[in-house]
Amino acid sequence: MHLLIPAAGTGRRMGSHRNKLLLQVRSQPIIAWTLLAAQASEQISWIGIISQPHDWQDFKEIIADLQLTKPVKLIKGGSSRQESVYNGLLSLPANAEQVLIHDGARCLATPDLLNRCAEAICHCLGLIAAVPVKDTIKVVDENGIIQSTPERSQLWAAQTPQGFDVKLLKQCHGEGVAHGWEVTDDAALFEKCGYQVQIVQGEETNLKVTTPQDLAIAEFILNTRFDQK
Ligand SMILES: Nc1ccn([C@@H]2O[C@H](COP(=O)(O)OP(=O)(O)OP(=O)(O)O)[C@@H](O)[C@H]2O)c(=O)n1
Ligand SMILES: C[C@](O)(CO)[C@H](O)COP(=O)(O)O
Repeated sequence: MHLLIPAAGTGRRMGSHRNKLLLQVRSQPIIAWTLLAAQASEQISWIGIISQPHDWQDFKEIIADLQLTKPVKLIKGGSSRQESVYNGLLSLPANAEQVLIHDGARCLATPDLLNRCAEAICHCLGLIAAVPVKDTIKVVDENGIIQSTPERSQLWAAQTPQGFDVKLLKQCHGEGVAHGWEVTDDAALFEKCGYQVQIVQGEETNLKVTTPQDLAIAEFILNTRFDQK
C-alpha cells in the first residue's frame, strides 16, 4: 500500500518558528514517530513525504537515522494541506491503485491502525479513521448564541489515515480546484463529489499534535507506551 504523509505545514497554532514536525517528543522529531509507525506496518510498502523543500535536508537526515527499509520519496508541499495532498497524489507511482493519507502530525497512530485501514481500502472506495465524539457539541452563531445541539450518536471526530481509490481521489481534488472548494480533509472532497466514505474505528490516542499542550500529551502517551515494555 502506498502511503502519503502530508508534512508541509508551518505549525502556526504550535507557535513554532519552524515546521512543528521537526520538534522533539520523547527525544525524536514528531515526524520520526510517524515514520516509525509506517515502517512497522506490514501493509505499507512505499512512503511519500509531502514537505517544503527548505525542510528536505532535515527530513533526509531523519530518514537516514531511522534506517527505513521502505522506499521513501520527498514530494514538494503546497500552501494548504489540500494542495499538498494533491501534489502527493500527482507524484504517486503509476501502479498505485489505492492510497492511504496520514498526517505527519498524527504521530501516535499505531501500525495496527495503518494495517486495518490498508486492508479495509481494498474493499471500498473511500474510508477514514474516526472516533465517536465524547462531548455534547453545540452549533453557535457569531454572537455566541447556541443555534442547535446535533444528535451526538451521529457525530464522529475525523482522523487520519484516510484511504481512497487513487483515480477517484485525483478526480475529486481536480473538482475541488475547479470549484474553489476549501476543505480540511480528503474525505470532504469525496463527500462533495457524491462518493461514499466508510468509517474505520480510529484510536483515542491518535491525536493531531497541533498546540504546545498536544506536545505534552503526546510525550505522556509515548512514555506510557514505551516505558511499559
Ligand atoms: N500546507 C500544508 C499544511 C499542512 N500540511 C500538513 O497537514 C497536516 C495537518 O495540518 P496541521 O496539523 O494543521 O499542521 P500545520 O499546518 O503545520 O498547523 P497550523 O494549521 O497550526 O499552522 C500536518 O501534518 C501538516 O504538516 C501540509 O502538508 N501542507
Ligand atoms: C485531516 C485531519 O487531520 C482530520 O482530523 C484534519 O482535518 C486536518 O485539519 P487541520 O485544519 O489542518 O487541523
